[in-house]
Parts: sequence; structure tokens; C-alpha cells
Amino acid sequence: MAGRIEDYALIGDMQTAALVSRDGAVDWLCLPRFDSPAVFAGLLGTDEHGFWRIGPAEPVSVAPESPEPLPRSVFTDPSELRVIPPTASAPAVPADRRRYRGDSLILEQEWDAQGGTVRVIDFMPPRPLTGVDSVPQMIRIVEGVEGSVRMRSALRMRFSYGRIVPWVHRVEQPDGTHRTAAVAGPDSVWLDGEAETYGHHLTTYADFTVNAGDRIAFALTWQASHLPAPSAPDAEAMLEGTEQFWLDWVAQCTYQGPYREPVVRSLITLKGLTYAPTGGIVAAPTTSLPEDIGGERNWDYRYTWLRDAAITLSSLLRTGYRDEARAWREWLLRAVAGDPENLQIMYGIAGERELTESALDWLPGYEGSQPVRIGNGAAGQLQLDVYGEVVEALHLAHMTGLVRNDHAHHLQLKLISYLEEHWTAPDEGIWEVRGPRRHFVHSKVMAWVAVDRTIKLIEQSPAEGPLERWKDLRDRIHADVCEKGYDADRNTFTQYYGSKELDASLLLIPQVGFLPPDDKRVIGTIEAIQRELSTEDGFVLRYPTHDQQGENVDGLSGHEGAFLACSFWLADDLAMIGRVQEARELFEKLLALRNDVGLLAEEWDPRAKRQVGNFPQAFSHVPLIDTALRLTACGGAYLSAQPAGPAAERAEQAMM
Ligand SMILES: OC[C@H]1O[C@H](O[C@H]2O[C@H](CO)[C@@H](O)[C@H](O)[C@H]2O)[C@H](O)[C@@H](O)[C@@H]1O
Repeated sequence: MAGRIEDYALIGDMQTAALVSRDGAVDWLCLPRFDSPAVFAGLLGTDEHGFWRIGPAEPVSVAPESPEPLPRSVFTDPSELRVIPPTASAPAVPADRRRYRGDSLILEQEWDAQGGTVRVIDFMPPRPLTGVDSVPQMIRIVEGVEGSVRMRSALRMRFSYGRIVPWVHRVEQPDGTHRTAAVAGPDSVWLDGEAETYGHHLTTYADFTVNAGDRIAFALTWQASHLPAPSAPDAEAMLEGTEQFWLDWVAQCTYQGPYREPVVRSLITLKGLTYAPTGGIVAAPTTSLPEDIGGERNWDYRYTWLRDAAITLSSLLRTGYRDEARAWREWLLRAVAGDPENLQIMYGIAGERELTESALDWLPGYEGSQPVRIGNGAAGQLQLDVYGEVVEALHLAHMTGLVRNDHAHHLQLKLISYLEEHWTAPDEGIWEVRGPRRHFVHSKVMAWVAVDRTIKLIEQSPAEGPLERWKDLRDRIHADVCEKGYDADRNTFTQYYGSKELDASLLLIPQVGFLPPDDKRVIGTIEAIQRELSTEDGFVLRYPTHDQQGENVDGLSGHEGAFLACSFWLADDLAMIGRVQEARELFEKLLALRNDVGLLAEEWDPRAKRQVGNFPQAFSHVPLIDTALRLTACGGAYLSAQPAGPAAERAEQAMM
């Protein structure tokens, strides 16, 4: 059975990623890409849907008692095998400690088990983009730390999201060793290991003893089934290379403030969500981790949203990472090449347009949350805000000195021409509601952002465009929002024109410069959101899922948790209006929601006190970085409450 969402840690190779549970089980892995079918889908079902667990064979965790090391060996004698009879799955013993190795995506879990202490090191080496070695690999090194520990590896591969049992067979090697190959349809997966394996109940086991100082490596390699077998990796060399890769990458980070640890962990996570061959960025590496446990709010996030990727790019640019920004800009230009009339709000990681949504009816879902969806119907929605987010990201790229790209410039002008005709249309908005289209205030505000930044580009560079006409457009959008999206009686902007509902996306109004932070309508909106959309512990819901009659407003049944991005936005706004101490306190409470290895899902369930939604989620880690930058610019720890002043101004400038 899958663990809690926060029990998982991410490993990945910038083409796909795996989730490893605290009990040593890899319960989620799609091969060869983020959006490929899963080989391990136990996360959304049971062990029957695929997993790979390595951990102590004896479930009881007791103090080490055997000073005499056992010979490093594999259990080849069948009588010994009976000592630990194969079970339907390996014993699930939670690790006593876990961490990432320094600033990397290399996971280390340790167990104080019967007989000693053992460490399992899990990672996926970054792959070359071309050539025979460009295959996904997961490497697991079992290291004896103290005493002698009996270990078990239990590997159950199920292709096609847990549906297909592959043909598993031994392939003898000229040197007398063997490899285990699993083949079905287009996929083959190869297991190499330094321990003898045996099959039982459609599962591949290895039982072995690890003594202090031993290192026993296993590797899983995917290869298209029609190609020759991939070569077995040198696990130790791969470990060294992977560690160096992350050291070099993190060394480029320009952030030097008090929140270095969460910022760097978030940056590493975002890097882990980028698809290196194309520059695409997934919103999360999972599908259908529920926003409402047991409910239907389950979505596939293994795609590139223009919104999520644009804000990811902005965070990366602000912290010194330009290569990723350049790669995503190229991805964008290829993805939207053609007519911006056909702009989608999301694409596949290589720019694919067909993301047809369907349900995998053989999977029971995470803690029974059904349906399990693949594809995403939101791809066909109209969401006007993405024009603003994309243009803002292109603008920031320009401002931070990324070499100008004429195609990007041309695209920006075409996007504005499109908006000129369509900004008055109702849309599905930032939250991708599945109810009727509306005139969402946030969508109009972001349309204003797109026009505003383009005007600035034209004013600041040799670029050309109908400046006066677009200035007039900018003024008209602004006036329209202030007239129709603002409720003067309650002194707050509202979710959509004419509504009484609130929406946490309105917190972005001062952040994007639509109105200054000290505008009374902005302060009124912040206060209204704090009052009406806050959970008991001070986090923020993105909007009320039910209206005052108890009807669902977004076309979906059930409730959802506090939306973490919105909670970070509230902290930002509080800092901007001078309530810096409150902002800092909220930010630090949000940091405390991260799991023990620093990861955040999309939402937090305030009742169950657990993370919910896809995991880890770029849309949570990006605002974490942005708020950290803002608060760092405010200076000092726990500044006393003060009216908007120099600290708040510095906070604003930090985000430029
Ligand atoms: O709430 C319904 C929608 O939920 C998902 O969208 C959310 O995730 C996106 C990716 O992070 C994000 O860009 C969006 O703002 C969120 O609302 C889901 O992908 C949609 O299909 C669904 O309609």
C-alpha cells in the first residue's frame, strides 16, 4: 500500500523521475519519459501494480547485536531461502533516517535493523541526450554501515500503469553471470545486480547480507525492446558523475540569503522537473495524487503548462539560471509555432498538442481516489492569463540580459494582437474550472500584464509596434477591471465580474504591478482574502468550492485543501504592504509543511494535516523561492510590524 504523500522523496534524471517511499519502495516510475506509462504504479494502487523495494529483510528494528560479520554473500542455498520465506511483497520497514546527499537528487535512507545499520543510496544518473548510453537508469547501492544486516530486494515490474505482466527471463552472460530482462510490447527493462535473484509469485527477489563496508549495487535500465540490450552501468562511477553534476549545477545559484536550504532544495526540485532534451518543464511528475483524498479531483500533471513553466522560468532566472530559461524559450517557440489563435494553455513535454484525457479503470487510485486520469482535458480550455504569464517571462528574460531572440519578439507581438481581439471573452481562468466560462478578474489582470510588458519592451528597445493603440488597450483593460471586478461595498476585488466570491489569485494584483500595494482596494482585497479564504492555521484556499447554497462552483464534487502557492502569495502581499513580520511568520509556517526532505505537494489538507495533490509540485516550489527572495530583500529576521515603507519597497524591487 502506498504511503502518505509526504513519505515520498524524488529522484530523477531530467527526463523522468521516481518516487521512493520511506520504506525503500519505488512506487512510481514512468519510463522512458515523465509522461510514459508507469512501470511502477503502486502509488495509485497496490503492490500488484508494480514497485521495487529494497530494505531490511527482518521487519523488526532492534539495536545491533551481532559483532561477528557474516560473510558477504547471497542466499543461494534453498534451505537458507526458507529462512526468510518470500512473501507477496517484501517487508515494509520505514527507514530511521533519510536525506539527500548534500545539494543533490541522490537519496540516502538508513535503517537501524536487526544486526546493524544499513544505507540505501538511490539515484538516476543524468543521461546524455543522444547515443547508446542515452537510456534511463535507476541505481540503488546498498551500503553496510555497521554490523551485518539481511536485506531483501523485491521487484515487481508491471508495464502500462500496472496492467501488463511482462515476460521476465534470465539472460546468461559470457562471464557466467546473468541479467534479468523484462519485456512487453515496446519496452524492455533490465536488472543488473551483485546479488543472486530468484522469481516467486511474478516477483523478482534477491536476498543478501550486507556487512559494514560492503557496497552492493543494483541497476534498472530501460531500453526500447527492439534494440540490443543496454550495457550494465558502473554504479559507482555513475554515483560520482551524478554527484558532480548536482554540485556544478547548484554552484551557479546566486541566492545567498537566510533561506538558502529551502531555496536550493526547491531549485533542485524544479531542475528535476525539466525535460532536458526539449527544455519543457512538467508541473509535477505524477498523475492523480488527489486534492481531496477519496474524491475525483485527480489530474495528470506530467505536461508543460505555459503558466507553470513561465513562472518556473522566472524563478530560475532570478536565481542565476539562464540555460534553462533559454531552453524553455526555445521550447515555447517550437510548441506555439504557427498561429497564436491556436495557442494551447499546455503541451506535452516535447510540444505535443494531443493530451486527450482518459481514465485508467484498472487502478484503484491513491487511497481509493478515482478516477486515475492520464492526459488532461484542460488542454482545450481558454485561459487568458497565460498570455500575461508568458509575456512576463519573456520580458524578464529580456531584462536579465538573455540574448534577444527575434522569433520570441515576433511571438510576443502576435500574442498581443490576439489579446486585442479576445481579452473581453469569458474563460476558464487560472484554476481551470470545469464549470461555465466566466469573466475572471485574474485573467483580465494578466491580459493587462501582457500588454503592459509589451509596451515597456517597445519603449526600451528598438522593437516596433502600435504603441499608442496598445497604451489605449492597456487603459481600457485597467478601467474595465476596476469597474466590473471590484465590489465597492465590500472594498475587495472579486473572483469574476459581478460575483460576490473571492479568489486568491487576486493576491497577484500588487505583485504584477496592476495597482500599487498601498492602494486601498488592494489592502481591502488582501484583508478580505485573509478573512474569508484562510484556513484555521492561516493558509489560503484558492476559492470557495461551494457557494452559499452549498452548490459546487467549479463543476467538481468534493472539497480541496489550502493551495500552497496562494498561501505564499499572501506572505508576499503582507510583506509588500509592510506587514513583514506577519509575512515572515506565515512563510516559516509554510516551510514547516515541507516533508523531511524539503518537498511540497500542491495543497495542504488542514483537517487531516497532510499534503495532498500532485507531488512534488512546481507551482508550490516556485512561490517558495519567490517569497524567500522577497523576504530576504526585506532584510533582518522578524522585522517588527511597520507601515509600508523602505522594507516593503525593497521587497518589490527584489522581484523585478
Ligand atoms: O481544479 C481543476 C483543474 O485542476 C488542475 O489544474 C491545476 O493545476 C495546474 C497545473 O499545476 C495549474 O496550472 C492550475 O492553475 C491548477 O488549477 C488540472 O490540471 C485541471 O485539469 C483541472 O481542470
